[in-house]
Amino acid sequence: MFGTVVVGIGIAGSVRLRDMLNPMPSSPSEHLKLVGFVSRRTLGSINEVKQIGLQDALGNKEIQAAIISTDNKSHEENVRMFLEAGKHVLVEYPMALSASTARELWELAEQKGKILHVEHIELLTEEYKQLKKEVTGKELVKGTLHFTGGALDEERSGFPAFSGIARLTWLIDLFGDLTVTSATREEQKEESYSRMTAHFQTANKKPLTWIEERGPGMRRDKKISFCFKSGCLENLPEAPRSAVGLFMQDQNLFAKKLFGQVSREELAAEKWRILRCLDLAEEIRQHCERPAEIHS
Ligand SMILES: NC(=O)C1=CN([C@@H]2O[C@H](COP(=O)(O)OP(=O)(O)OC[C@H]3O[C@@H](n4cnc5c(N)ncnc54)[C@H](O)[C@@H]3O)[C@@H](O)[C@H]2O)C=CC1
Ligand SMILES: C=CC1=C(C)/C(=C/c2[nH]c(/C=C3N=C(/C=C4\NC(=O)C(C)=C4C=C)C(C)=C\3CCC(=O)O)c(CCC(=O)O)c2C)NC1=O
Repeated sequence: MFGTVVVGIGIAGSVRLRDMLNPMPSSPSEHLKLVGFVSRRTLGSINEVKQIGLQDALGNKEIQAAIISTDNKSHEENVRMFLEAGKHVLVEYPMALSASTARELWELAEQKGKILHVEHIELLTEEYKQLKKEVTGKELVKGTLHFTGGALDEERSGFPAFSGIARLTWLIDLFGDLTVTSATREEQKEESYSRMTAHFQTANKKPLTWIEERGPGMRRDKKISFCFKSGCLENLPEAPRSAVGLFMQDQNLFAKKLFGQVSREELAAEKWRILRCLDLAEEIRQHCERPAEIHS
């Protein structure tokens, strides 16, 4: 059994609590035991699960693993504290708000001999699994991924290339390694509107564009236009929802890692993907923060 604590009880943290209380039968998640949760608010207990103080959680020998579901801004601090206390960690994406921090945390986990698992549920959706099947084996000519969503508080969520890391993860997982060719960002602070555009090249020098656009009332949506030698894909494939929730699938993966049931190769490939995406996010930020070039 791995005693587990959930930290941060918002949308994701509440689903984590629910899933921890109802593990999938005969899955490795059955061997995780919810000991309590940590919140900055005083919530008492939720479904008989008790709230515990952060320091108590860190010092509690019964707790071997922490699920960090706080705002992005607090990921770094929480991941570091729990790793240093000798606990395994599951953190929601993005694992950190800078590439250098992500590397440090990864080194810390290795030093401590603990699992550091980053949730990436965007790879677990049925529509994504179908998309991946449709893209595999095709030769890209050019492509665009355009995300829209409600306004985010950048103070709590970080720069859009980081808060939107799920979109970058799709592109890397679909098309392999990318290089950033340019990136810009338009912001209307009073309107809480932001639009970031990043241009990439694939290893075969094919152009890809990622647009991350957010504003009040904007619908959460992704539009794709991927053109291949064989034709264009203009819509995300439709796929029936899986019977197993996305966070539950992710929890099973974490539990598998705790039990050493994920191969070294898979772990290394995941680590590469996560750190590579954060490196690209960092580069995008640098491009966006660079003063506009003056052409004479
Ligand atoms: N909502 C979703 O469907 C998904 C969310 N995520 C990730 O999950 C994380 C949380 O997102 P949401 O639940 O949607 O946001 P949210 O705003 O609903 O929840 C965040 C919660 O964390 C709490 N919190 C912030 N700092 C804290 C700290 N230092 N200690 C304890 N609690 C703290 C806040 O008070 C809030 O209750 C984010 O990293 C997000 O990227 C990832 C995939 C899907
Ligand atoms: C309804 C309001 C609603 C909110 C506030 C919401 C928040 C929300 N959803 C996220 C991701 C995500 N959210 C979902 C899906 C959902 N998440 C849900 O809360 C629900 C109801 C679904 C629908 C099945 C998925 C699949 C991701 C992963 C990234 C992606 O594929 O977009 C994230 C992480 C950052 C990001 O990628 O934007 C946040 C903050 N999602 C919402 O849908």
